[in-house]
Amino acid sequence: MMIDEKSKDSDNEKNKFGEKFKKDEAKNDTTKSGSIKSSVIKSKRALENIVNENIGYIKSTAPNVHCLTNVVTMQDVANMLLAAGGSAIMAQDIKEMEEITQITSATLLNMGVPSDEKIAAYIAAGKFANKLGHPVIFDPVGVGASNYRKKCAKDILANVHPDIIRCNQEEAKILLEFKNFGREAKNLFDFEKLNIEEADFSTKERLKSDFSENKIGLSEDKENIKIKSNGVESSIKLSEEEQERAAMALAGKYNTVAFISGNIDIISDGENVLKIDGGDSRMRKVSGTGCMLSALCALFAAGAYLSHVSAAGDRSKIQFAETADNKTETGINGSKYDRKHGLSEKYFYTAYSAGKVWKETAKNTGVSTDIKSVGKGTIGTYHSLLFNELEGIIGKGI
Ligand SMILES: Nc1ncnc2c1ncn2[C@@H]1O[C@H](COP(=O)(O)OP(=O)(O)OP(=O)(O)O)[C@@H](O)[C@H]1O
Ligand SMILES: Cc1ncsc1CCO
Repeated sequence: MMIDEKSKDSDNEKNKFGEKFKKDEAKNDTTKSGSIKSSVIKSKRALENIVNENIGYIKSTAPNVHCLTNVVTMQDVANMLLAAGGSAIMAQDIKEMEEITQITSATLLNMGVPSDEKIAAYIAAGKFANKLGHPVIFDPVGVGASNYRKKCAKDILANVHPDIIRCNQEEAKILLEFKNFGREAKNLFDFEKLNIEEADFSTKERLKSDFSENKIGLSEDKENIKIKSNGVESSIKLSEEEQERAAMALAGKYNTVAFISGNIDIISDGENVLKIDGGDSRMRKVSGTGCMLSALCALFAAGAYLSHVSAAGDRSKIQFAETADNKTETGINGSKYDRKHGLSEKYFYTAYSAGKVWKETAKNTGVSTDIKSVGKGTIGTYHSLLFNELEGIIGKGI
């Protein structure tokens, strides 16, 4: 069940998400903030329509996702993408990065089992995907587990702009602690523009004071604070409020969409926040549910990207190519990342859609595995049935 869902439509033309969504928004949204350009989505139905619209994009485009990922969960990721109506190609040698990126529509950089050669390939693929305008999804698996992983993540973030960072709570904390990365802290928030209801705990005032007191975790000296990493699973459990702040800060810092998973998933583009609760806690007992979620984020982003390109025609592709150098040059440390095609706004909703579909999949799998007799022995069945449920949800929508 959705517990708190907001969005800001900052520019009527640029930020719209299709006629259907606009109509639903108008029908259901009775709450307007002070600014004419801002609106708050309260309606569960409007968000369901967005998810179903995105599912439709996957069905009509059947995207192929370039997955640079780990050997532990590769097969699950490939099967999950097939069940969801897309497909995967997995590669890891730098020699084929450009060709494979060219024939696919999204690039997933999952850092689960890193090596120097692989990270070099990740950077080559990510840079080329940025250049083509394909969405790039970064999953910094286990980044807190070793200094080597931190270096790998920094190398990737210094060279590649991820459109979505999907991570668990510990991983988010580590990325927030990187020094001299992302935008300058002072550019993180334009508090006056935040579109947040007073009734919500995320008031502008509170964020302002947290920010000035540096509770958000971006002060320069914080990189030395050590948390005892749990490896690929999160060792920390943030409060909902902390998780929300971390998502906003992470998105702001890396000029991206941040998706921080947990018993509640929180997605932010730095200004707006969407949350998804529910699912099933057994997701934690299946290795790779986070890897699969990141791949699903890539699939949904690819569907929206392909629909955008086909709607805009070849001219749009040319525009992507023309702006590509600008994108790559400014990279993640620049604040000039080109958002003018409106795709970054779409990726906020595609990330939400992926998370929502995955939570629904988890919940339905729980129901179909006879919850009353669930003991430790049933986890294998739960794992294998995830794909059935996902296929069903993609088939009929949510
Ligand atoms: N306690 C929970 N209750 C319900 N769902 C959960 C819970 N914890 C995690 N999830 C779900 O499990 C999935 C993976 O999230 P998690 O935070 O465990 O990612 P991760 O650590 O990157 O996973 P992995 O390393 O196993 O691939 C998400 O869909 C998330 O919503
Ligand atoms: C267990 C494990 N180790 C590296 S990647 C991975 C899969 C879950 O992220």
